[in-house]
Amino acid sequence: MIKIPQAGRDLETIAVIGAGTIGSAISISLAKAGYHVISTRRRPDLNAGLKAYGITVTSDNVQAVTSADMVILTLKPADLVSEMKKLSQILEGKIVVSMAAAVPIRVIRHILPRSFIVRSMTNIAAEVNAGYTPFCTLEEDEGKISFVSRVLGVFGETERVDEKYMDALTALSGSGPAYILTIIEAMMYGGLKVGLPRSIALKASYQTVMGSAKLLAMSGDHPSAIKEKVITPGGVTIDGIYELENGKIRTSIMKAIESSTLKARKISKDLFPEESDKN
Ligand SMILES: NC(=O)C1=CN([C@@H]2O[C@H](COP(=O)(O)OP(=O)(O)OC[C@H]3O[C@@H](n4cnc5c(N)ncnc54)[C@H](O)[C@@H]3O)[C@@H](O)[C@H]2O)C=CC1
Ligand SMILES: O=C(O)[C@@H]1CCC=N1
Repeated sequence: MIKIPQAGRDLETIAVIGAGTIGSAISISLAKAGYHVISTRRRPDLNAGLKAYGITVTSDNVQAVTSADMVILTLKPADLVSEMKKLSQILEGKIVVSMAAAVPIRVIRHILPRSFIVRSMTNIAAEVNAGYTPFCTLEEDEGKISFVSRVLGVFGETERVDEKYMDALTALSGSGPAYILTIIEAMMYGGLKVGLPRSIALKASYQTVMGSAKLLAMSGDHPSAIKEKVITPGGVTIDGIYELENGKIRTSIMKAIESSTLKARKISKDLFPEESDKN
């Protein structure tokens, strides 16, 4: 019987197994939201910073899982299977959320047949509650799904999707901050090139990206419709747009997301050839 905590979140314990980059980001976010967080990694001394948020940091996965209401796995795809095998008995009856790229639910379910399995993909903005965290599960249980949504909702927007979209979402929103930050960096360099002080160039760049995204989200308009409003006929913006089109920026970004999606599929195929044979 899987336990669904009914009490306040301060009584709920979340174990984050593999607190490297993303595991640390979500551990901090959960701790700030009032959850009791136990995070593990091979070398806890390398992540002592988490303790400042009241997070227990240990290398003992068994201890972390035993007391957890939900277990979030933020291990690399290749490490996930061996660790799940080791922990399979104590994961029985637990809600297990895998954040690993490219690992299908069927693989996890095969190893953990008596756990409630969720596959999810957050992004680094989860640390400041501004991520996008799609998840999928093959199980139907309103209570557990609502608990999962509540916890993943701490990371920002969340929604349930079909598993067939997960590799594409890994490439788009999981990897996405790396693409957007490359663009922000390029904007900042543009500012430096035309003589802006570094701090002003950086702030002007990220604030412009945040503002554009907020306007898009709040207006519900298509990006092109807002873009058209910025381009004053015969004005300044159109010359910049001309250069972007010349540099094939849209093709580059589309190709980046396509390549990243194909890489997720390749990782999956290399690690789990028997699964890809079934598709
Ligand atoms: N970096 C990101 O922005 C995102 C990463 N992910 C996924 O999260 C996973 C981890 O990615 P990163 O955080 O970037 O990698 P990472 O290498 O920074 O983190 C992995 C951590 O797992 C720890 N680890 C390895 N074996 C362990 C074990 N047996 N027990 C406890 N800890 C163990 C390592 O010490 C390391 O700290 C990957 O599957 C990736 O696809 C998902 C969303 C976003
Ligand atoms: O680069 C990666 O494989 C992971 C998945 C999404 C973000 N980082």
